[in-house]
Amino acid sequence: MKVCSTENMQIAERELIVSGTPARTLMKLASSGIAESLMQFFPDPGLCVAYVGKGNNGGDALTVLNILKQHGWEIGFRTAYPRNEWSELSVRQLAEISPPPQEYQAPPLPRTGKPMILLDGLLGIGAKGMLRREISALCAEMNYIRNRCGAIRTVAIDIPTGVDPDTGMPQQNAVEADFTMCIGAVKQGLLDDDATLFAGRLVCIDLPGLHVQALPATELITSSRLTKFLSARPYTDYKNKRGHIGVIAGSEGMLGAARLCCEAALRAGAGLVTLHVHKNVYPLIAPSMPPEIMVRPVDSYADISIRTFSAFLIGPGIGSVSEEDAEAIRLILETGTPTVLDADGLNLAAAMQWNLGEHVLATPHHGEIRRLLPDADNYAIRADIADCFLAEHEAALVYKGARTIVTQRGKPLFYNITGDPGMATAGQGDVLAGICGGFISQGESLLVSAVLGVYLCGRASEMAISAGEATQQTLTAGDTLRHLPSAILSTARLCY
Ligand SMILES: NC(=O)C1=CN([C@@H]2O[C@H](COP(=O)(O)OP(=O)(O)OC[C@H]3O[C@@H](n4cnc5c(N)ncnc54)[C@H](O)[C@@H]3O)[C@@H](O)[C@H]2O)[C@@H](O)CC1
Repeated sequence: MKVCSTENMQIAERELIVSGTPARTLMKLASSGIAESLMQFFPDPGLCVAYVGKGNNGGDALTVLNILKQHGWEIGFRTAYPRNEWSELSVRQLAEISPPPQEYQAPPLPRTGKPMILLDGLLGIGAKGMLRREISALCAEMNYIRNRCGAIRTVAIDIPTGVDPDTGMPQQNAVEADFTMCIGAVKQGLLDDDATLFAGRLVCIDLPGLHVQALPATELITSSRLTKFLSARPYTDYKNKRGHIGVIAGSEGMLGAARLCCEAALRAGAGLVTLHVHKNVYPLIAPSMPPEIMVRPVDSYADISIRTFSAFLIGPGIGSVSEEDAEAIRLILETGTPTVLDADGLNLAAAMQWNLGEHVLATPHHGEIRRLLPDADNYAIRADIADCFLAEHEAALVYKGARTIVTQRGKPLFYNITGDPGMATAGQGDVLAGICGGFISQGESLLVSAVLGVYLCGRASEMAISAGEATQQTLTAGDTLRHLPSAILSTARLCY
């Protein structure tokens, strides 16, 4: 899916309508995608209350209600406007729902034991200027309800009301959505840092036949991009063709990081995984490792036989290392073997002021990238910090955060759409580094491995939550790893 300006989206929609696709058909297409994706994230039917504005954004919301009703959902709506002020399409969509949905004259109350969705159909890309009082009041109401009941989630259609689709600037009372179902293209403002809190998880709803002029150098990581990298393996496959990853991870007090990243590399499909640990921690770590992983005790990382491996993963939980170990890591980075450098490996690179070469995939979060780039404090915008990294280092970058950015010199900024705030917990970075390393060891490029890694980690986490096997509070990195098979399947099958 493309990223575009509001103006270009409106032009593309007009062209589609002029070329013979009625606006009503577009609304039906968009709404069936929205309803389908909503049921992907909320498989158990519950109560859905649409907040309906005057325009076609409200028409979308009503059409979604009609579909959800047919799948066992209880539906209702709330509006600030009499029907004679609604768009013609919206009036028609309401008339098609039989029996008509309940119209709430007061804020809706949650139903005991059921999930509840607030569907934001107040304003779409037809929004102009400051929110009018009646719309602003309904936005505030949605936020109030969502933030006071644990079972309620807000889903915005196209854009969260009150967020500027071009600049991403949120107005006072802008809707805080957990999901934004983006129709036809993602409006560029939603990728702005200011918009992330309000837009939440982006969901891409394609409109067939839409030709929109895209923003250059900005791409989204979606399942349709990734499915080809998850295709069936040749029947004659054998483990030595699937690569051998050498892992340097874990130290006293941080043994779990080694386990998580090694297991993740294995689960991403690496043929062989060898973990190298110092002899003092070997007896502690070896018995707890999955049996498929080889654990080699070393006196120093200089003992590692570099040529054995098709890829390296260096850093999770290694703590601060001796001069000899640092020199051994520097030598590995200089061999040209593709290497994921994560966590303490990045801190080491920052302390030693190493320049990271083109065969390195660096996976910093905000604190780590600031240590790597002393100038990062001069930039307030994550995209600019990513550009600053590329100016300093040839390495590929995974800049972790609520909207993880993946990039490399000469390539666009790829924004990940998957993930859940529950991922803000220990060990998630180890799992991500392991998955990236697992794909790299099999011969995928750094960039492809990185986009696969970030998308799959996000998807696995949200699947653990939508399956009811974790919540935002309870999700652990282990849950994410356990849901990796479902995430791979859903991505291969082009889920949202
Ligand atoms: N046009 C099409 O063919 C399609 C449109 N779709 C949906 O339609 C939306 C755009 O629809 P519209 O162009 O009707 O626009 P909106 O649904 O955004 O609403 C525009 C209406 O809101 C009012 N309004 C504008 N700014 C306001 C403000 N600051 N405070 C309060 N009220 C304000 C306007 O007076 C106008 O009546 C898209 O975002 C998308 O959800 C989709 O159904 C796909 C197809």
